[in-house]
Amino acid sequence: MKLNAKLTLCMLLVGVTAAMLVGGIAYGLLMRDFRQSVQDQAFNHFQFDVGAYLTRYGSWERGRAQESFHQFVQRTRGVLEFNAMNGTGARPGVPGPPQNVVQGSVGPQSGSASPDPTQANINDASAFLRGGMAPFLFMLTDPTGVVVKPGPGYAAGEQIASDLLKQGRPIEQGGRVVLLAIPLGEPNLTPQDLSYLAAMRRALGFGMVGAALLALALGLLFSRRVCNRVYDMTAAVHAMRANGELEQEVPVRSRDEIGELAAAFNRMSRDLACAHAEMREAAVRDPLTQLHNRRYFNEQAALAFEQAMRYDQPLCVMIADLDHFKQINDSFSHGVGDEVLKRVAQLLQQNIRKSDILARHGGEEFVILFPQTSLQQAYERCERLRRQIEASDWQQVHPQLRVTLSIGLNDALALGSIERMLSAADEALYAAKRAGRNRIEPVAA
Ligand SMILES: Nc1nc2c(ncn2[C@@H]2O[C@H](COP(=O)(O)OP(=O)(O)OP(=O)(O)O)[C@@H](O)[C@H]2O)c(=O)[nH]1
Repeated sequence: MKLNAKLTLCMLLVGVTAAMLVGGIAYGLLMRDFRQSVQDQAFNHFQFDVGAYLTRYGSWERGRAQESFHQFVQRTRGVLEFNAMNGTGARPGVPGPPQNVVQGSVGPQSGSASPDPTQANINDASAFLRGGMAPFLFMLTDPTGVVVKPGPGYAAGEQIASDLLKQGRPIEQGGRVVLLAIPLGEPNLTPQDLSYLAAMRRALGFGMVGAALLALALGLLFSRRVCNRVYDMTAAVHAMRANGELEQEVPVRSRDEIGELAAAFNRMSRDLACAHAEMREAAVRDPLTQLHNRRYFNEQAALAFEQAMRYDQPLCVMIADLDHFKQINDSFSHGVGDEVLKRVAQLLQQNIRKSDILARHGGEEFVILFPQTSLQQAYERCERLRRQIEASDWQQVHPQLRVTLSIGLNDALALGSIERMLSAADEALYAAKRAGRNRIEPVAA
């Protein structure tokens, strides 16, 4: 799999996971708070109705002997609904006590001694209208946990478990706790509640899809940015290998690790190109005289020969050999011999044109290629070189030192190759040696 696909996928996975996690937690918290809110409001109404019942009848037992709590609530419901419908109206989604289970308020028939809580709670009553559904079911116990008003699974007079008792919410009368309301089961949600929760779920779903799309877009953007920088370096490496262009420069677009890598790559590329150039130079240089060596000369001479043939231009090759060099070594030391080689190289280098190609051919032999030069012109140049070397102040090196050289010259392009021209020049050189040395022997075409 490609790097950009991996990075995009990674970002997408992280984005989707984060969105699901955050969305899930948000939905869980929302549901928890919503249920708690339903239960709290249901308890408020229930507490009010129980309070009214107790106020009406004095105690739960006396009340049950007269009228059940259920009937009490149902009897008072008509008044509450009437008042609510002519009052503030129903509030969708706001929990309230049920019509037909346990919550309610005291009606007008509740006796002259008691206050009329219905009148005092018209606004509360409006909240009771939840489509005939109980918002929440409560069981009642006395403060010690003995069931007074039973609920599913619990009979009157039964002692409830201590962990359930801990959930009990106190109902007070006259400043003391008279009963505990124990919440049972899940809240009943109205269609408005359910549609509200469905809308929340939809909103969270859209949020998650949006987050996933954003993560995908960011993933694509991010992976493109990262990969483009990696591609730059890959392309540079390919160019180094394919074209041998070791000096490559990739843009350093940032200061992060990839930017550092790009900068390090550029440094490495420069160092490599430099080292390679030095190596190449060392491979074609003679370490003693610093002249080019025979390998370099052969390459360049072959090219010059091709060019001369193609454009029908003159070309001369010269080969020179120091006279009695063995004697110089033997008489004055190899150090003196080396010094002579270096000075001759310098003299030759300083007295030819830039376009001429000079090299140490080996031992005490030097070669020069004279492009676009006639035999006559080359002869004159060689003669000047011969004289300059002979006339040089060799006493500086050793008091008895005398240095001369013999030269063979050839311009015969017709020989067909630079190698043949060189061997012809070599033959001319030996002719010059045989003829007494310190002279030039030209071989005419
Ligand atoms: N000092 C020194 N001597 C070298 C070097 N390369 C070759 N020589 C010596 O050059 C000498 C060449 O001697 P020969 O080939 O006999 O030629 P010659 O003595 O110059 O005699 P002719 O060419 O006939 O004039 C040998 O003694 C080599 O050891 C070098 O790099 N340094």
